[in-house]
Amino acid sequence: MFGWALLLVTAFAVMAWALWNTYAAREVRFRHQVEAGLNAVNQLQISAIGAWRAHELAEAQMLSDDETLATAASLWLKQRDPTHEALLRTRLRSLVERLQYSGAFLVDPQGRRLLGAQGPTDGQLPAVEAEALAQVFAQAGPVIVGLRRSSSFDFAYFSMLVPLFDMDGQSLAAVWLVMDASTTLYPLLQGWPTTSHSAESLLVQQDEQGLLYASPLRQWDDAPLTRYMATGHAAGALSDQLMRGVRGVFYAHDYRHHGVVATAGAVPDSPWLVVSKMDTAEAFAEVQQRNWQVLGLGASLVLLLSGSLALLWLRGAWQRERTLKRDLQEHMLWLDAAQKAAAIGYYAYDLSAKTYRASPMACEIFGIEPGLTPTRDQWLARVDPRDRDRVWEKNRQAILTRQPLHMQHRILRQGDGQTRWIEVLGDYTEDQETQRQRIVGTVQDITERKQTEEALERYRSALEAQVRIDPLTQVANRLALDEALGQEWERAERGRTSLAILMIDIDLFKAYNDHYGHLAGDECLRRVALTLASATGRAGDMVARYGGEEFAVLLPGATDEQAQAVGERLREAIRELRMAHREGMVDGIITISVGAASVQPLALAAGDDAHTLLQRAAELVRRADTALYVAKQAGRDQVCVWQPTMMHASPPNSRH
Ligand SMILES: Nc1nc2c(ncn2[C@@H]2O[C@H](COP(=O)(O)OP(=O)(O)OP(=O)(O)O)[C@@H](O)[C@H]2O)c(=O)[nH]1
Repeated sequence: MFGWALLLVTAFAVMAWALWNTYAAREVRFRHQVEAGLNAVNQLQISAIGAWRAHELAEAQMLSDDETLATAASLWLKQRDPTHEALLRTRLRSLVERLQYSGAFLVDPQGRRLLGAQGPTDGQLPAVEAEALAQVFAQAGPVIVGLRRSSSFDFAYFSMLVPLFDMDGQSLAAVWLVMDASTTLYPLLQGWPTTSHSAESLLVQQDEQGLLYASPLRQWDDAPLTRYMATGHAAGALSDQLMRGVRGVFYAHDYRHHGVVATAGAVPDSPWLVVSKMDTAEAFAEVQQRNWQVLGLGASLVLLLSGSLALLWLRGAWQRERTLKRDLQEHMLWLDAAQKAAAIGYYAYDLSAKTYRASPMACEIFGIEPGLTPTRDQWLARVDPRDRDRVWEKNRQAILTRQPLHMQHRILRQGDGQTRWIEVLGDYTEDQETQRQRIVGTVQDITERKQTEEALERYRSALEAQVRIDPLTQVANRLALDEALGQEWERAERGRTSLAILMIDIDLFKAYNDHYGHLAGDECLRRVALTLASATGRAGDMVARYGGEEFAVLLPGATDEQAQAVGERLREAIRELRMAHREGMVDGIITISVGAASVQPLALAAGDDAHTLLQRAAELVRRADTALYVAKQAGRDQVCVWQPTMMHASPPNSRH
């Protein structure tokens, strides 16, 4: 995408550069056209004014050379007669009427006004004209004075002084001709070959006081007038530039503070400048318009460029988004598949809304419709009533302590009503921005795992039991007896009760085996064991096969007397079986001999600290075994209770 963007930017840059160059060249050309046009108008007006001046001066010179006029003036000045006065007045009137002067007067060389078209007059020439009078006689030719305004006339004017000489060439008098500028000079400035609204020409005259506008100004109401230009106002002001001697084409601000393009040129043999000007806004309106067009085009180019770049970026972003979406969909599929395979769903519990959001797998585990947001109560309603209080308490604790949640419980699956085991894990989270508090975690159906665990537990218990049961007789074996003896000994110590044990041996069993065979011997052992177990009966009593044809019966809480009584009962029970034993000593039936011993474990322990518990328990068995030995010695089929006197009567192969 970066390559495309670079290509686009380069293409647009080249286009913009070409466009700008074309536009700049056209602008320069147009500027030259405007300036050349303005210059041409200025030159035309200057030459028109120059021609007009020359014409006026030539007319005046002819008047100066008019001998008839000079003679009449000479005679009237000497005689002051009416004839010559009438002649002179007619001539002055004809000057006013024919040559359209506003006034014509005869003045003497000292500047006194002597005669007008209406008759004799008096008064002095205005100061400026009086000053110019000396020059007029000195150069013996007419002079144009001013363009100005004075109290003498109510219009802007300029005047011509025309010298008259007598026959001897002596200064005789002068004719003062006054011309209204608005009817003579100004029309020459007003002819413009364009329809421009802002184009105008000014006659400007420089004197000691500064620059004087000497032409009507469009924007000012009191035109025609003469007015000194304000100078020094602003850099680039038109008057400042003229004062500094700028001529030709230049750009400035005029008296209205408008930007203007101007050209200034001097009228030959005069103090006058002609300034032609035009508002730049109007002159370059077309260029300005083109400026806007170029700007608009530039802006369009920029917009197009940014639009293209944005499109490129959007395309990239769209592609990235599409890839992300595809990846996300794939990951969701994988996640769903993983959830299904592991039977794990996830959930989020919103603490403030008290609602659950669950993944499809979590919904499936609970048997609820996907997409629903069950409330806490609806969620709890799915929990097996047996576990509901525990689940509620665990949840409450997790929220209170913000500790991770971990529990296993049963649910009643909606739909099929099955009881399922689930494992719930959860962590407390709080969104930093929204302050939203949630418990987010997983829920897994562990029913099968639980069933397997339970089966294993049963199997383990069975095995455990198996290890402690004698396989032939199905009563407890020696291991189970030893464990029970240890436990009961402790209990007796704690409860300060007594404990008794019976050691039982089948009489002359070897002979039985020899006579009836080993298998019959096994059957005999089974029947004896079953009978002993049935006859003991009291909870806590334990019948165990001690080894070979010997059995032991543990009697918790029994004293010597009680042990003897139980022993007797057992002996009777075996006799009542009436199992034939041809080689038996008594009645030809199976009988047993019983040795009994009981003890108060505390009493036994006192003064015997050196012995361990097991050693002390073994002592009890040993005593019972001794009593059994005594019973055998005494003729068998009897019960003997251990007495201290038996201390030295130990059986030949003591097993303890
Ligand atoms: N059939 C069978 N016989 C066993 C089993 N265990 C031990 N015996 C036998 O039991 C007999 C025990 O004999 P002895 O200990 O000599 O004593 P007795 O013959 O019973 O004579 P007294 O004990 O003195 O009355 C032996 O012959 C053993 O082989 C068993 O599991 N099955």
